[in-house]
Amino acid sequence: MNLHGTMSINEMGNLEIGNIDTVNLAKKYGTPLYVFDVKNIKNNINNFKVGFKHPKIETEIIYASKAFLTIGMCKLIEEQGLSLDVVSGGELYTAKKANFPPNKIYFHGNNKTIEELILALNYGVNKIIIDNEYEIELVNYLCTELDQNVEVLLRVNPGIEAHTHEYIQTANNDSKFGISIFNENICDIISSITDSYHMTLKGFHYHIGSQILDEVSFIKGIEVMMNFVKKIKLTCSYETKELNLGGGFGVYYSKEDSELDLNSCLKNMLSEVNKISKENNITIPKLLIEPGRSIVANSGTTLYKVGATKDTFGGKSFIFVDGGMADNPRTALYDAIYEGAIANKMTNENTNEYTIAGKCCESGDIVIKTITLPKADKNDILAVASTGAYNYSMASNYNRLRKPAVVFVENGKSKVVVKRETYDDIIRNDTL
Ligand SMILES: Cc1ncc(COP(=O)(O)O)c(C=O)c1O
Ligand SMILES: N[C@@H](CCCC[NH3+])C(=O)O
Repeated sequence: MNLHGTMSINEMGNLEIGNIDTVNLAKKYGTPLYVFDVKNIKNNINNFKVGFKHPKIETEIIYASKAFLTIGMCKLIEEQGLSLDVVSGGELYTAKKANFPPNKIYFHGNNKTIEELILALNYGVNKIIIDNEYEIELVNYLCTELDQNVEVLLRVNPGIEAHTHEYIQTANNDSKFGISIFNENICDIISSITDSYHMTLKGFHYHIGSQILDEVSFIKGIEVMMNFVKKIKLTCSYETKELNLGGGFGVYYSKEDSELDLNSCLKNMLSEVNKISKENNITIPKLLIEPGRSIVANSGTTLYKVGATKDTFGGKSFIFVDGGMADNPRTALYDAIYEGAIANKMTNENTNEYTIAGKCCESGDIVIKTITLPKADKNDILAVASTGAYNYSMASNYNRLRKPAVVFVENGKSKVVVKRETYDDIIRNDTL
């Protein structure tokens, strides 16, 4: 297993994160347990701050909270000076409870409800990414009713197929997100925003997909979008002030992933915008990005306790853990590949090939399809790496399993940022 962030192996042969023995974390907080390496999150954020900087263009980094959000995470994001992208009333409410500054929140979503928009406007959110024509009407109506003004980015779809799993592509021509840049009525759509007294169209947003590991897709996105910016300047007389390039920066999950050189990717994206702007005599004063996964994925590790092991008649050796697809649905959903290790046997030789399965009543409840580990025994602590993004945020209560606790660790200290669900939490909304 690749050791990410502050991971290290101590003299007992146990895995440490943030200078804390993970075996002790499992004992103290129980399992399954999501452990977040705060120093690693801060480092990842800093890499974006360093890389996404340009002498001639203003830049802004917005954390895509769908990857992982809790009140504690909002506070960390605020403390680190990033803005926040929310996509639902629930994410927005979390931000509100954390007192996240509303003027640094960007509200996304392809079908925001009236209730969610009112929640946002009442909280003072004034940056909305509009997805479709109905939403233009709706936001205009609500802003008029509430006598509020908002800045707007129009989400457009550049029609690009990024090299990633088809479920997490977002910009092919049949994507549900945004308005196609090839839409014949694009000038009218733009005018319907610019004509509004309450909405100020700042520019456009696009996002080509998630877990993208080749820089080429990002550069291609910029070329297509800059061409669009130029076209609408000429045909619609609209000058783009802000361009939001989305997120999607891929991370290492396993040796199968060719790593994206983030710094070079960010620098090249900025210089591409600058170069095309110069060539075409256009100015884009501000660029924004909204990374999610690349800030948290490798900062999260899930700790499980090993229960039974089983050798099947067909020849497979299973390790059963006390969680599974309810806390990590990504293997079942996307064939995701994870690395793992036995946290209390880090220096033992990897001798046995296993499949890690969970405790859900479902054959597809697999966390890791194939992994070589030291011989596993009951009560071992299994660590699965890179579970920081889209694990806690996509966790379910399938089979009425309780969602695990989330713990932040840093410099030898740990704190619970989400308590483990209780059985009473599981039935809290049931009625007789
Ligand atoms: C609009 C938008 N922005 C940002 C993100 C964050 O993507 P990622 O977590 O891959 O950086 C997503 C998710 O794919 C998204 O849909
Ligand atoms: N949930 C996906 C990413 C979706 C990104 C959001 N648009 C994943 O786990 O990889």
